[in-house]
Amino acid sequence: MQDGYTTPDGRQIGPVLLDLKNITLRFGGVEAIKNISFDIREGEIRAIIGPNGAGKSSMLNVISGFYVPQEGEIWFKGHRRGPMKPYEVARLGLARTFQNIALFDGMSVLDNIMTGRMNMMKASLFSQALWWGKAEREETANREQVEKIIDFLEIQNIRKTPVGRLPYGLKKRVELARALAAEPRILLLDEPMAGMNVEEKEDMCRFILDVNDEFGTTIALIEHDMGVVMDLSDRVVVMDYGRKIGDGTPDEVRNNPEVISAYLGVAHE
Ligand SMILES: Nc1ncnc2c1ncn2[C@@H]1O[C@H](COP(=O)(O)OP(=O)(O)OP(=O)(O)O)[C@@H](O)[C@H]1O
Repeated sequence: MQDGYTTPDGRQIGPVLLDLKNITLRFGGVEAIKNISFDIREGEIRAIIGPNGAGKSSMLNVISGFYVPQEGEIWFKGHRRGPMKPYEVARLGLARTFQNIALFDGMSVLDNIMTGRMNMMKASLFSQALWWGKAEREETANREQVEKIIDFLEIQNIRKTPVGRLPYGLKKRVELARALAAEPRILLLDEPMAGMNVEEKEDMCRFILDVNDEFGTTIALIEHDMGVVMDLSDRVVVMDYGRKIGDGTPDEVRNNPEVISAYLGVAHE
């Protein structure tokens, strides 16, 4: 396990990429996360589950650097991570999607996806303004990467459509495309299937697996649909009232008595 492991379907999981140690996060008197530790390995699909208010979104926000915990340490690739500015988050290779879609409705699919590459642009504003060579080369590389993602997620036919006109499932796919445009090492998905019908969920599942397989992207996701979680994930963290009550493979978690009584048994049997 030290350097990785092989999944039942034969994928090779690598060493620890992100290590969360004894994380505690408070909002005033509310302890949203209580002394939780777990890790995410290179190439893994890692789920965080639990009842409403368990602290899952708070945990995703800690991972993404949006919240800084009062206690605990976060290690990324063996280096301790301090508080980060948004551009540092992107440079570190973290990108996310949101529970409520956060796209620009009036802009086309293509332009929305391009916004995902903004933090990747290195040419200074001055050279961009004058359209010197570096900025031009960057723009071409950005377009190429975005076109690759559009092909990959099978959204060529809607590339010019304003996002506001798309059905829900496709909006979610565009949000995924925008996150991928940043070429993340870790992709954070906050309830990627919420509000989807069965067919849309199947499509999203397939794309998540393909992203992991094709780009080697490590994925951490929050999801309420247990079928999806158990099908997709390599390992699952279970939270309840800010505590970690389970951590393991889908089978281990499914058979954990504390998890059954706090979550699975009540809400999902
Ligand atoms: N910004 C905030 N300010 C104050 N309290 C917060 C804040 N964000 C979360 N909380 C509290 O922290 C606890 C955990 O909330 P969180 O949203 O992380 O849970 P969750 O598991 O993601 O829930 P859900 O499944 O409903 O999205 C809750 O008691 C919530 O009220």
